[in-house]
Amino acid sequence: MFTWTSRELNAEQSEAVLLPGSVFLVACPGSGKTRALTYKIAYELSRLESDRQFIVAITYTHRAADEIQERIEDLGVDTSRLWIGTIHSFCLEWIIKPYGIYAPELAHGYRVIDQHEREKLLERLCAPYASQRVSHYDCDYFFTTDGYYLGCPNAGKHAIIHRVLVEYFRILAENRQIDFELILWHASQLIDLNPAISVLLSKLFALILVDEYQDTKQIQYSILGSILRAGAGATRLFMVGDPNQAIYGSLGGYPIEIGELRRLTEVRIAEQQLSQNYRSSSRIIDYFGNFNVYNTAIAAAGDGRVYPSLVSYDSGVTRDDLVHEIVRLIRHNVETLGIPPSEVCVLAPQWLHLASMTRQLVVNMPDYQFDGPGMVPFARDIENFWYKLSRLALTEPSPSLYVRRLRWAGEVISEMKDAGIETSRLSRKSFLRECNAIPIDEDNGLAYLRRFFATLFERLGIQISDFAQLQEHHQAFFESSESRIAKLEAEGVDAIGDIAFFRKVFQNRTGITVSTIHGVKGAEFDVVIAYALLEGMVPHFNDADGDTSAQKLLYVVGSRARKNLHLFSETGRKRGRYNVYVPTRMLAACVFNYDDV
Ligand SMILES: Nc1ncnc2c1ncn2[C@@H]1O[C@H](COP(=O)(O)OP(=O)(O)OP(=O)(O)O)[C@@H](O)[C@H]1O
Repeated sequence: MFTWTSRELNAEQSEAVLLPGSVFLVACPGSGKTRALTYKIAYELSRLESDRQFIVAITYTHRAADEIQERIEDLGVDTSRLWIGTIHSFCLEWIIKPYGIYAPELAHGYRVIDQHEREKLLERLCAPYASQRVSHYDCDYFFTTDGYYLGCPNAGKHAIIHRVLVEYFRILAENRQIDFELILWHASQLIDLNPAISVLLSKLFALILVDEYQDTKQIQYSILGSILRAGAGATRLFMVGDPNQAIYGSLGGYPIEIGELRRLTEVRIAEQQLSQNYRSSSRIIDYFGNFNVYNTAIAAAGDGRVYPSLVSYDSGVTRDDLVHEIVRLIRHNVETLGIPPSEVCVLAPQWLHLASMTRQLVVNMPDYQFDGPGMVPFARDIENFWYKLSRLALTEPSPSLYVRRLRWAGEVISEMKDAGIETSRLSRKSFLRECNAIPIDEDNGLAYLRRFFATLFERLGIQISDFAQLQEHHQAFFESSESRIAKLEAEGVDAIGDIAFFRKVFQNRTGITVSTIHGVKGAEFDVVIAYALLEGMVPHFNDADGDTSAQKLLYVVGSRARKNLHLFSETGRKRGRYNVYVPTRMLAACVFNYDDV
């Protein structure tokens, strides 16, 4: 049986892991919820009695799934009975692929389109409404079990947006395509109309774990609820998250309350807390505690709790001077305080500001490297076959990546099989060997990938054009990547098409991270510098409950920092023709003894 010491898990974490029934775990930032989740999976895998049952873990991102799976493997636990991935992958793998034949819209095949293709189509459909100022940005929507809802708070635009979406859904159906929201909708419909699916799944799943529950949507809770209800206690739930960090409200995410969860699942659920923060100094914790909406318990427990943190806030700097201030702070932290550049993170609420800031930082600090995790130059639709293969094309063989690449090779082979290719003579290892043996001298990222794919298939003796699905994915992958690069170039990001940029996507961070606030979910840095903390951006003008939403964003920003935190509400950013943005109200109202740096 899998065990651990008190050095690995504290008493709160151990208790939550050992509880035999279902658990709802509310965890403060930096309290090791990922660690608790990882150990829970390892513990339950080691106790699994039937070899026909699975442990299912739902994570917010694919990267989180990879990391957790690897940590469990490092703990020496067999993961063959573990399924781990995002809710969308879960719905595809366990509901849509096996039961899609029962949905007329899916029965004849379908292709999942990525965010970028969705945006492109909506952009086209919105074009006739430019004079009414409706753009694809207004067209965010999400499904609940009742149908779709619009994200746009401006009711005056709703009639047009509905018209655009009707056309959007029609075009998708005609082309047998589904987007990410439709994955959830179809899965939910299939489960609703065919109760046997939930019964079957509940027999297969001993335990369902959910990470970051605070950003889960009603339709997702409902899908999981159906399976748990069908299991009548035989399938257990382990749900972890932090309601204070719920920052996807405009897309329908919300932190469910324990009472609602119990009603929905009809199972007994124990409520537990993690309150020891191992990440930040006491001063940082005191600071972000000002934005604690749910009054959750939080105590400094890490070795760095006594660190003499700097917490600064500048609402006087002008927009033009901002970059110099940020450069000064980066240099102070790195060159005076000795913090490694890879431990510095620069945050802003929107990509729009980050592209130009990154450019300016690169010019002002040629001696530093910058990593923009959001600047992915190729289509990252995880359901696209060629994306899956690009992960092998863009990573080098190395001992540290071996397990991960072997898993990726397995996924690619299984997709090839699904597409109708004879794969019996291919093993994961032989496939990796084929990939590793391809020499290509090419600087342009997309040209590199095209040649890599063509060479590999030639070596395998497979004609891509013989397989309609692969062909369609191939076209979608390259079209989408080309327009993504064109868009980033138009925003002024240089060299985005170079192979080096492509490879960076899969490398560990080495330079200073530049990211949106939403993009650093779950991450931690010694130093966090955030700007554009302005009403209308933080909170976003689309956010329904503005002040609460701002508090949660500020809570996320503050709680990423271990040591130092620097905040800016710069002046002089134009809002419309006559106005300027003003500081985020909740930040301006916060009384704190800030440091002069
Ligand atoms: N029992 C423990 N003892 C010492 N350090 C721990 C313990 N549990 C977790 N940590 C450390 O605390 C840090 C935060 O952990 P983790 O990233 O899992 O937190 P989290 O709860 O997911 O945070 P957030 O919700 O803010 O993203 C990590 O560096 C982790 O190694």
